[in-house]
Amino acid sequence: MIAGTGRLLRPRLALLNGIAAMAGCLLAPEGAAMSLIGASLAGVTLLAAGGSALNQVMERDLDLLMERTRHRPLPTGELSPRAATAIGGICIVAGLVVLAGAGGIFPPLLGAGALAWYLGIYTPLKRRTPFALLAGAVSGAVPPLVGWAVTGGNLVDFRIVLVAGLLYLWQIPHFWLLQCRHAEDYRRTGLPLFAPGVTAGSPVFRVWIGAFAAGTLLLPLFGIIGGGAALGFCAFSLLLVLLALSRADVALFSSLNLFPLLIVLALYLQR
Ligand code: HEM
Ligand SMILES: CC(C)=CCC/C(C)=C/CC/C(C)=C/COP(=O)(O)OP(=O)(O)O
Repeated sequence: MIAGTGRLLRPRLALLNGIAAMAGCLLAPEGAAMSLIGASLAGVTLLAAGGSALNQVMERDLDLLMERTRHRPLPTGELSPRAATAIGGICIVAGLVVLAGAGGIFPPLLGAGALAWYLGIYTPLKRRTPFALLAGAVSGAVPPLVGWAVTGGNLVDFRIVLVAGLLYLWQIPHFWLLQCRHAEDYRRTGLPLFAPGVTAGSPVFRVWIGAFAAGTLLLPLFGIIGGGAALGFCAFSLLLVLLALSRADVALFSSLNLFPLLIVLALYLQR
């Protein structure tokens, strides 16, 4: 039951969404109390975990078809759809309460909207159109907005728009690399895939990584990330481009996954 619940909630994916929310908190110009940072981390992690659980309830038929997902607790029968829905619901309610306690009504509204988009738009669209990915990335770009909203920040501030925009850009190659790794799996499901033939060596992939790497340089350029961290970001951008050019897909996927963590570290160290 415990192991099944772990696979249902996808803690690594949920936690990285929580870390992305921390970035939004740490971006606040007047700084943020550790209690707000912790609440953003916990609240969004709980929401993302709950979203993963409900997504797996909705996709249990597809998960049964893929080697990557057939060991999840619903295809294996470890958890019933009712139990998984209850676990997901509890996580979501807990996440909303944590965010409301820290930042009032707006952060949980943002988080609930992102979840509604993920479960109500992205998940059903996955079966119908290859462009679902472009829709899904909207929900994945919201976590920093939630952290920013917890500090009372105005969402039209260019700093948070840049960070959320970079997270949007980041998700496409993040998924393309997974799509390459699990190509046979996805073919078996018959899901319409966004640019299915794209590999790390494809021109469009390299252009996308180049655009993302160039976009990350705007963080030091606009003084959002300064000092030694700025140099670190420039090195990270160069690393992504070099890994893409050398077709080091596994290293590129792991490096890409560091992006939200690097932003949080850079912002935390310059507090
Ligand atoms: C359109 C948006 C996204 C799509 C389609 C997507 C897709 C995926 C898929 C299919 C996996 C493999 C999961 C598994 O096999 O259990 C995955 C893993 C992961 N994703 Fe994403 N993801 C998206 C957005 C995000 C966001 C916004 C974050 C965090 C900020 C994130 C962080 C991760 C992490 C940390 C993993 C786990 C990698 C591992 O366990 O090795 N993803 N993603
Ligand atoms: C503020 C907040 C909570 C925002 C929502 C963050 C969130 C849940 C992002 C989801 C990212 C995503 C599309 C994951 C893959 O789902 P998938 O169904 O493609 O993955 P799968 O094939 O492994 O099931």
